[in-house]
Amino acid sequence: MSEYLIETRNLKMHFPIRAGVLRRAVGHVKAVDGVDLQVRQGETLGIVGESGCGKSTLARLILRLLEPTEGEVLFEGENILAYGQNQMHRLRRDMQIVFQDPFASLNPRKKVGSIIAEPLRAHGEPGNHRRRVQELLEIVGLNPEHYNRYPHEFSGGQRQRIGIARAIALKPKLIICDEPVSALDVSIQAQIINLFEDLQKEFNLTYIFIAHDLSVVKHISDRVAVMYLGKIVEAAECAQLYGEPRHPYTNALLSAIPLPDPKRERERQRIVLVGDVPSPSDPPSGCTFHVRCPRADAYCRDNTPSLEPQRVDGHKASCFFPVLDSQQLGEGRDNILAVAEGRS
Ligand SMILES: Nc1ncnc2c1ncn2[C@@H]1O[C@H](COP(=O)(O)OP(=O)(O)OP(=O)(O)O)[C@@H](O)[C@H]1O
Repeated sequence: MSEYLIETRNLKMHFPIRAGVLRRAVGHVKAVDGVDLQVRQGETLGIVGESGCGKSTLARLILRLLEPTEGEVLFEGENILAYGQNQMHRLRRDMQIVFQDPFASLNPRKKVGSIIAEPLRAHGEPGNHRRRVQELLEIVGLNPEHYNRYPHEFSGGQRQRIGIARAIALKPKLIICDEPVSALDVSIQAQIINLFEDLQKEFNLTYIFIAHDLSVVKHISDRVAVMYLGKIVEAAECAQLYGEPRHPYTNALLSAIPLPDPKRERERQRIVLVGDVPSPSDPPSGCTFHVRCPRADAYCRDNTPSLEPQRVDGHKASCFFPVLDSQQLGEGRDNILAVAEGRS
């Protein structure tokens, strides 16, 4: 038995870009480009990165809703890419997803009872589905009497609770939460995150929790992986990642989180990354972050520096500095970064 519930090895998804009458592949979008991650049973792994960095593609690969270009996905130690249809169908009970947009992910023409019972029907669950659905409504904090209502009769937060009830209906082992609170008001976000935490304790769930903002995953995650242009650039236990971030991109994402104390917020140094994320169809050489990195130098154009403090032949081989100070920010790079002191 593997110590991990989920593991990916060198996972890649390169979507072909087709052109011309013959629709020949003229290039590839490297949406996921060599991802290795491990998630233990009962753990929450947060995955964070800007829009387009490959988070949803990675989620779909793990659920095998997409066939990867290369690599492996292991569930309880078994490579699920080798599974046939029947094995995959059985495995689907154990792997569920909660989507970002609770407005788009629920069929507006179906009653809530029918939506939540969908997975029970699809997997031929015996017993009284109505009673089970009412129990699920109660578990997620909704009124079981609302079984016959339509999705439009619920608020955004309530609809997300319906999506969660559907996801836990088959008592899965893993739930991938793909930006489940991004579309909700901040006050509602906290309630939904609390619900995820309660359900995890009650049902020993394992989560992969995707967000574009490090503040959202901080409280729910045991570990966090930061993604940039299809790769995981840094992954660490929460305390280490938030207390001692090593990758300059993690530093930049952390500096974007507003501080509750207005005085500290005014005084702190905010790192504003200039420029857009490069196209995943033509990623930069060396470290793919170097064109936006405050610490980049010639070494980074051809190499991906380690996150451990080290030097090779007297040259920089690490982009980790314990403290990001203004002197380092002024060193050896093109004028690609703006440091806005106290500017939000
Ligand atoms: N089916 C597809 N064909 C071609 N390119 C795709 C396909 N799906 C995604 N991509 C591209 O892959 C890259 C990663 O997309 P993905 O949706 O995984 O990113 P994301 O981090 O989840 O972004 P967001 O937060 O906006 O959802 C993007 O450049 C996207 O345009």
